[in-house]
Amino acid sequence: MPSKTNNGVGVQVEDTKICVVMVGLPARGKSYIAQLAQRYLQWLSIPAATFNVGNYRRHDAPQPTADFFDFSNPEGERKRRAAAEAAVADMLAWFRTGGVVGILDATNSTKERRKWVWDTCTAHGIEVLFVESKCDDEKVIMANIRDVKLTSPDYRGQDPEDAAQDFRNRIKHYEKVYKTIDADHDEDSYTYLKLMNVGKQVIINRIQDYLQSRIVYYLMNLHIRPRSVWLSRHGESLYNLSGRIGGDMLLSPRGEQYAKKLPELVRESVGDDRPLTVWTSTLKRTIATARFLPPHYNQLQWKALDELDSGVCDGLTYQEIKDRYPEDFAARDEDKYNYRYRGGESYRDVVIRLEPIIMELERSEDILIVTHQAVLRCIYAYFMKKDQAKSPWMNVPLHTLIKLTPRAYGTEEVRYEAHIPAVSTWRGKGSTAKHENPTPESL
Ligand SMILES: O=P(O)(O)OC[C@H]1O[C@@](CO)(OP(=O)(O)O)[C@@H](O)[C@@H]1O
Repeated sequence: MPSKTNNGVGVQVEDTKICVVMVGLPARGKSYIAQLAQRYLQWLSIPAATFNVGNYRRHDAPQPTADFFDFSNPEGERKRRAAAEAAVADMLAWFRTGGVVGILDATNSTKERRKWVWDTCTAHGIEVLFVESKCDDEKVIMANIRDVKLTSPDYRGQDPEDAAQDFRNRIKHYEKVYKTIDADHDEDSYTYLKLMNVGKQVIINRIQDYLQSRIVYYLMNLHIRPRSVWLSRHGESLYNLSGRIGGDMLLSPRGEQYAKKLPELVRESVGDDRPLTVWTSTLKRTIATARFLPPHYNQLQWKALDELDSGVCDGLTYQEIKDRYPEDFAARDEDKYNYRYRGGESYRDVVIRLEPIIMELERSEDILIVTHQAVLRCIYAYFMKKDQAKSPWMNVPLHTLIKLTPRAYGTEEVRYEAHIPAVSTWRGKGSTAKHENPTPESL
């Protein structure tokens, strides 16, 4: 049985089980949306998994041509039905092991199929949330076809032009039977979210509970316009130099050099003509680091971006913490993600307070965030799908600008080093060294 935990969204989620059922024609970004929803939920420590019916179908029909998807082809129809049944059976088994949000990634394009999924799930006490992605933007559809054609195992080893043509034919078969979720008649009782051209228009029907509304709110904030997120720690601080944690110190002379160099690094990475919004924490070291950036960049300070609050340990070195609070020091090393400083925070707490930041980031265009080691680890873990237990041990060097660009199948990363020396603030398990070289696994 899953333990009683408050899973980040502030609710006891172990009694809730939701099947998010994707709906829509091929090449409408369903898998992309499914992948983002799963990433968001897992970041909040909510057990989530995606069941892609295409993967099940490939066991039986690895590289079918478009006529396999002709709904008047009985053999194709039978195999596709069997694949859906196998995916749903695995999903139900996964729910029994403590799963909370299962995402059924398939076209689910007919009313019959949706009714079958709804009946099956509700018979097992699982709530159903349909998420339909509609898209009439030819550019987006073409980009999706290109992505699918290039990356799908269905077309591996085939001529790209032939693959694209076959995929278009496959879409035509689906178009013949596809029915949008019908709000006026028999599907009115369903819980659903319809996304038109991801982010342009949404329709919501009968959202029932808090977790459903969190998922819907997240999906409503997504957009697919090209953009990047830049992350930087503040320049080296006086506390970084002396190996002290927390505090609200100003920059060291080398930290000042980084602040002066940052506009050049940003220009090199962003270019001159892209409008950029800069977010800092409310602490002096991030504000000082961002102060030489061009005045036409809008700057905003967020309390939510302040460094992890180390409570009674604020201002101490790791050696002092070990001397004064040996049990706490050991407990933190044992489970760094969950350990909460006396009178302060844990990494898990930081993730919870960062949720509005993530939501705002998803809605936004280009953003540069100047923040702190722990906060940056949490934001980075969201974009790069890092395991939460490992993320607090990641090395995030000072004086380095990180550019993250969301793509259809993951996030691309580029790092720009300022080549201004700084101490390392990374610390390995058990160590109390003031400055330590990161191990290769932490990089
Ligand atoms: O979780 P650990 O690894 O202790 O890292 C967080 C620490 O990083 C530090 C530097 O050691 O952050 P910061 O970037 O704000 O200087 C501390 O202030 C903070 O407590």
